[in-house]
Amino acid sequence: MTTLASTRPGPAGPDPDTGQAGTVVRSSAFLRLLRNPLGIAAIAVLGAMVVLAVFAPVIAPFDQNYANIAKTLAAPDVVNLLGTDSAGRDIFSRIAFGAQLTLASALLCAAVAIAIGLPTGLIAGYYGGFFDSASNWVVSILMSLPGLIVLLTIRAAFGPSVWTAMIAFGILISPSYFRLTRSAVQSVRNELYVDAARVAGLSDASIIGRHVFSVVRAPIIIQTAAVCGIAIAIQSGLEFLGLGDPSQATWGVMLNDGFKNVYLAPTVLLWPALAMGLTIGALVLLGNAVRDALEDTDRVRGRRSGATTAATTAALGSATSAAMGSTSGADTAPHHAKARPVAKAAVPPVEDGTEHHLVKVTHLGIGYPQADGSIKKVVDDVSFHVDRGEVVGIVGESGSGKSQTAFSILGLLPDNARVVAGTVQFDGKYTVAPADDRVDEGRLRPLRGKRIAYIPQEPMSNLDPAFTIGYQLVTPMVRVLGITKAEAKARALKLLADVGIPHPERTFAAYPHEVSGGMAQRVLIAGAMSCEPDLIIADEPTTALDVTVQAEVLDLLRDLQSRLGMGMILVTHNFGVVADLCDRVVVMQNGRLVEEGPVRDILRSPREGYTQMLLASMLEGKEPMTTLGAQSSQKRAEKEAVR
Ligand SMILES: Nc1ncnc2c1ncn2[C@@H]1O[C@H](COP(=O)(O)OP(=O)(O)OP(=O)(O)O)[C@@H](O)[C@H]1O
Repeated sequence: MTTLASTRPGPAGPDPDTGQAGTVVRSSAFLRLLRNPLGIAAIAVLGAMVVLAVFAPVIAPFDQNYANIAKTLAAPDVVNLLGTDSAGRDIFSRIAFGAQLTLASALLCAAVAIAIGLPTGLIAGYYGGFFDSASNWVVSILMSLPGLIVLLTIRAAFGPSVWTAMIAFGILISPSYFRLTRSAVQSVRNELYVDAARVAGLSDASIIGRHVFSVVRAPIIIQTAAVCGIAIAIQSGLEFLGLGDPSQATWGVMLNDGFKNVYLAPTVLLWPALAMGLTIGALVLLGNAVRDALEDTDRVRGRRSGATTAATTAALGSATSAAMGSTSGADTAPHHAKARPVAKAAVPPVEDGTEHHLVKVTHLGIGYPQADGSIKKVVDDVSFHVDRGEVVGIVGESGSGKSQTAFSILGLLPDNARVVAGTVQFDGKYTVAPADDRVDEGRLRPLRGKRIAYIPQEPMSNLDPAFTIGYQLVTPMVRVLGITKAEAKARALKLLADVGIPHPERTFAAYPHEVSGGMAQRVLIAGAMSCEPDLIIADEPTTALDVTVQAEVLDLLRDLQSRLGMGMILVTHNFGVVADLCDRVVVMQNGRLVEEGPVRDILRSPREGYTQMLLASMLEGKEPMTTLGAQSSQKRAEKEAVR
């Protein structure tokens, strides 16, 4: 069951800590379920059935197969509370023992279906590619099989075992879990917070386990309630047709006996039908109540609700349709050196004689294959470098290839992107080697979140709405830096204070929707700083923020960068930000490098017409750039003083 924090009234007015106005009331999904009368009724019925099944040997007055031939089809009395069947067996005892077998076999069916459908759906949805195509083929074949005929064939081949039948039915119904999981995963796999988790250094398994699995968890619970009900109905249907094992007391076998004697003793049919009807009805109601409880919760959670709610709503439907259809930082962070020896060994060295920079991009070309077989270049022959303690701005209009260049350093290019030329080196080692046609994820993974950090453009989209801010700061630190949770929490609180958050404890416990955009960006900056990286890549870090907050965030970045002596790549379309923060600037247009040099030189005397145009558009109606030059000198003097 998905549970959130207990009921917690939020601030009534604007929160001085979070900057967020309004009232936030959060209550647990489980409490919501308990407030729903139908939910309580369903839980009560199912609880009674489970108690009956578990304690059958104690509760039942007779053995399930004890027959009193002298008392067949007897009416209820004090000895046989629900009467006897055609063989003189006690109906109440058989209902109780039947509950054991019926419920356990339904759970077996759901377990088999989950064991097959959930992991395959997660992998197919997250990775796509060949596995996705192949598993879709298998699923289509499974769904096209006539379920009842398959079950009859299995019964003929393996005998009337209810277990075999339910394992087979579990396999037949597993496509419903596969499809549900796959579509839910596809809806979140391109979310920015999944990219952010990747950049923070989390492995694919951790990302799937935390950010992706949390989306499918609720629909899977709902689907399982529906599948159990369907399994009971199918199993009882087979037994009702006389295809069950008559030596085992199940509700289906009892239905069969009751039907044969319906005119002589109608109650013999009534009791197992009632037990079955109540159980299936309770499972359906429980599924609906869980969905309602989670939809309320999702409304509080915000953006994530789309994926979860859609998947949640799809859960019952897909289960039913499946059944119907067929059945280094050694210099700057010495205390991390121990935690990241692998990072250094994983990247191949560059050739001798190569000039050493923190980042060196050489004649880089990035392209995307087109339908006609050609490759469209979006980055073409771009070369620049970044040294420690230096801020390099990449500036250009929208679509000029700034982000693609930054992503090729981070290893965040889409799957279909191709490196068509050039290399990238990080701290003297290739991350894109001369022969590579893709950015090698394996070489970047040990560096991201340890030596290379990323500050994204849209702070809110880069935080997972399902987890608290504290959790999202602590988890990568525990995983990537190998420190304990307590150490990570202490460090997270200090980082939150360092980035200017007034009440770190409150923000640590808050969910992303409870903080303002400016606060969220500070949280992401804190996360990026947590590993004291050698290189920070900030992709338009202030674009999504309002003007006053932009200035604060830029101040913060400038302060942290000069204090920690990191290299920084700042992607921006704003020359004002470049003038304010950068030492050198790379100007890009249509994927090509137009001009590169010290900020002061480029601002004072831009050589290229495109740079002049960009500057002119920025300075329209404003003070001339002499102020910028002075500002830049002052910044440089401050930096020198710090060093
Ligand atoms: N997945 C993709 N497939 C094909 N082309 C792409 C893909 N991603 C980006 N591009 C193209 O690459 C070019 C450069 O995009 P990029 O995102 O680097 O621009 P940008 O300068 O960062 O712009 P913005 O400031 O708007 O983010 C654009 O023409 C874009 O259409």
